[in-house]
Amino acid sequence: MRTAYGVETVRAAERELMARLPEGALMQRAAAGLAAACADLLGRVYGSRVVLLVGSGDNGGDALYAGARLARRGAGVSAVLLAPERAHAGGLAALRRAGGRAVGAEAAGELIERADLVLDGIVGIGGKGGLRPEAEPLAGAVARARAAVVAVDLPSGVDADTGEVRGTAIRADLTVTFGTHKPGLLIDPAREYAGSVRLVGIGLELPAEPELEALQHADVARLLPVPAAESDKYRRGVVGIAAGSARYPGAAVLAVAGALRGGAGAVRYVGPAGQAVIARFPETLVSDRGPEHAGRVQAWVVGPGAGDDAATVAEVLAADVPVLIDADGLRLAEPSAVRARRAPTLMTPHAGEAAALLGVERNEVENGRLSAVRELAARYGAAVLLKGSTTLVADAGGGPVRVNPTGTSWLATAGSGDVLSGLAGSLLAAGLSAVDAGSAAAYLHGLAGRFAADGAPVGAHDVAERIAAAWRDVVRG
Ligand SMILES: NC(=O)C1=CN([C@@H]2O[C@H](COP(=O)(O)OP(=O)(O)OC[C@H]3O[C@@H](n4cnc5c(N)ncnc54)[C@H](OP(=O)(O)O)[C@@H]3O)[C@@H](O)[C@H]2O)[C@@H](O)CC1
Ligand SMILES: [K+]
Repeated sequence: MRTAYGVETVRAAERELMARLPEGALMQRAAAGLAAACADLLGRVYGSRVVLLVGSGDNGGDALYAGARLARRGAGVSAVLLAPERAHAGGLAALRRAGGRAVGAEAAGELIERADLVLDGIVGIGGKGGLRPEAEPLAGAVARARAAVVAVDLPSGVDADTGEVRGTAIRADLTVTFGTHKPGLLIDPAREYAGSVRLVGIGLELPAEPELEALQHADVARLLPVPAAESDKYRRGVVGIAAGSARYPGAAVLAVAGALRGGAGAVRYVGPAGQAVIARFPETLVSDRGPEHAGRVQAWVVGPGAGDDAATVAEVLAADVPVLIDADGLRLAEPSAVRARRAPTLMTPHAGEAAALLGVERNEVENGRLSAVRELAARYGAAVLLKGSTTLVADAGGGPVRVNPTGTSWLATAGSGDVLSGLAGSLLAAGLSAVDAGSAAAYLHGLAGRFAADGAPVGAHDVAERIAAAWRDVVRG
């Protein structure tokens, strides 16, 4: 499991550790890891041209000490000081002793243009809001340069706790972060600014419960259901799909396609698209009666392509088994009926649907994904999976939010969400908790999307067909 901790937690752990260590020891650990990552990136340090962008805090201090280490190995190092009188004094002295030099911001443009490597030490976890006006031109110069860009701890200008980017921020090829990942490094839009991320341990002792966690292959492998020898289809779980309409039969077919690959023992379909479903997937148990009379079901998926069928949504919500609500179902579900449920509920909106549920603009959700998913989970008393560039899953009762690391932009294709809801519903029927079902499904779905796309556009059915390959990949490790 990869974890991320917020700024307040990092600060507390830092204070605790600093009290036990000689002054400056933590910064030296950070700078040593940073310099090593820069050296790896450069390949040959001797003779390379390195530019440090140095703000007024300890983030700039890290850059200066790392610059000193590179200068001692023969790099030509220039530090651009944004606030010369407030630059980290010890770091600056170390750089000068090592043969590096410091210049004012006016010299930055030309230096950056000729640099092999730029270190962004403008601001780290002490940053508030986007970059300040005096730092903005540097971001422009960095974006135009051919140099590799390494962000110190975080790309300057992104919000460490939420992943929000207000205004200009530095775009890095690599972010070297200290002690722990910060939530912003794993959540879009900030994640895109970070490039690849390298974690340098500095000995922080962090609490057991992180802010954010990202499942890895081994975590998902542990969650996936494995049928025992004596399992019959009912023990493996039956998932009910109440989806599709005369107008949108495809949503039903795709949700069933996802459900069939999710480990449930059987898939039961209820709704007006039965013929289309059975033609494509003859193994489906099709019923033309409502959910209540459809027979035994261990979890329901309701909503994909449901049009305006509010009665079916209400009927499913009244069932005392786990329910996944997606697409039209999100609009049709009575909030009070969702809150009143005792069995687990998983809601799976994309940003537009989440915005409608919260009564805000879509870009507010896209720019503040973490707070949006938490807010929805709290309001509905349900687990919420917020789809998108970085899919997030929050539990009804708070706790760490799961962030999916396998997403790919190729998944932004019509019907892909229907496949995901079928898959997650199937895992719910197999007995996973709402958060585990949602995050394991997002993981497999993302991986299947990558396998299917392999660098080219894909349709939702291609993704469904590669779920088995993703499952195998996860289980085989
Ligand atoms: N935690 C750890 O364990 C360790 C932490 N370490 C390092 O310390 C870093 C944190 O250092 P920090 O606390 O000094 O804050 P930092 O990020 O340098 O920024 C504060 C300065 O930036 C300014 N500023 C603010 N917003 C701005 C903006 N939008 N645009 C431009 N400027 C802005 C602000 O100015 P002021 O408001 O004072 O005018 C203030 O002077 C951390 O990220 C890591 O790199 C490692 O060395 C070792 C272990
Ligand atoms: K930075």
